[in-house]
Amino acid sequence: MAKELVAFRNLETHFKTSAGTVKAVNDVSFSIREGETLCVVGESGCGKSVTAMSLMQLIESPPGKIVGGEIFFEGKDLLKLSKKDMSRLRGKEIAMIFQEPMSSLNPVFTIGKQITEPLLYHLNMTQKEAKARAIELITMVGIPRPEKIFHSYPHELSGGMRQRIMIAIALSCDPKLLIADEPTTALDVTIQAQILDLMRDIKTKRNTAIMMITHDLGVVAEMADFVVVMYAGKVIEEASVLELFREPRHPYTQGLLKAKPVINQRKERLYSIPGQVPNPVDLGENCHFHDRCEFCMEICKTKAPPLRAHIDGHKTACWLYEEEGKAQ
Ligand SMILES: Nc1ncnc2c1ncn2[C@@H]1O[C@H](COP(=O)(O)OP(=O)(O)OP(=O)(O)O)[C@@H](O)[C@H]1O
Repeated sequence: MAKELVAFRNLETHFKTSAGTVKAVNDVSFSIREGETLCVVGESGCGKSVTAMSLMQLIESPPGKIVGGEIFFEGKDLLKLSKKDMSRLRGKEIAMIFQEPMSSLNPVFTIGKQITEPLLYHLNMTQKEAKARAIELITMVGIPRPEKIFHSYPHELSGGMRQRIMIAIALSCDPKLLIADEPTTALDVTIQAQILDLMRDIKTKRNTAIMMITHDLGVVAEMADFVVVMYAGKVIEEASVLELFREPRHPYTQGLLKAKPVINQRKERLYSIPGQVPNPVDLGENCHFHDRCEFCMEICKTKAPPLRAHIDGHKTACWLYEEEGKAQ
């Protein structure tokens, strides 16, 4: 089995708001291995992006703060690094691409300037070396006429091309981990498929680990080796992709899978999980899914279930699989 690259251990990231404390990430632990694609999946607001931003240490503070836990990268606790060491790591060892490439690209600089910047900063290349490498990177992400693109501005490119450029920038220093936060959500379906193909290709050729944030189970099925399901700031299930689709155990995961359309199966109405994600302010110490769960028991209303492996490598946080729950 590949070596562990990233480990979140009991991470807690909170936001202080006028309405109260939002425990956006509430005691989250999971690992990412070298060369693995791990998908973090869950409905909007469940804490996927805040987990990734905590790893990058880009949480806006105030109102946000990492109040507990550790985040290890190659055995080093990132939360103990100085600002300077962290900024050396960011963009070099760990890179990130976002949903909307236009908001990450600077409209006033050429594509060339933006691709060469990390090469000059992190790898101390000369301008000439950086340009040659940038042309290579633009070609690698499948854009024709790289010389012309090098001198273009972001607004001159299509959405799909801009996302390819973001991937080129993210890969410029050959990072060990690429974080992709909903990288295809803003793109149309054909372009989405091309970007996913490109990411799969990168993973195979460079052995880059990918932490992919998505709410789309189609993307999970296509991309993931391993899946972490989050709900209201907690990990409620984690398993290999095959295991998760074969035997989803948490009622929330089962609901997510039921909500996915399947080719060749006509349904009158697509299933949606009844109810809503709870108000994130001042959540209690119970199972946050209890009031949407058809199997809810008394214990679920008062006590949070532990996240535990009942089958090898497949963890679930649900009282249905615990002795205390079975007794009810
Ligand atoms: N700056 C902030 N101030 C207050 N609350 C915040 C802030 N940023 C995030 N949150 C809260 O943290 C929780 C988790 O948000 P997060 O963006 O991680 O969710 P997500 O699962 O990535 O959802 P999405 O798919 O919509 O991006 C949400 O309840 C959100 O409102």
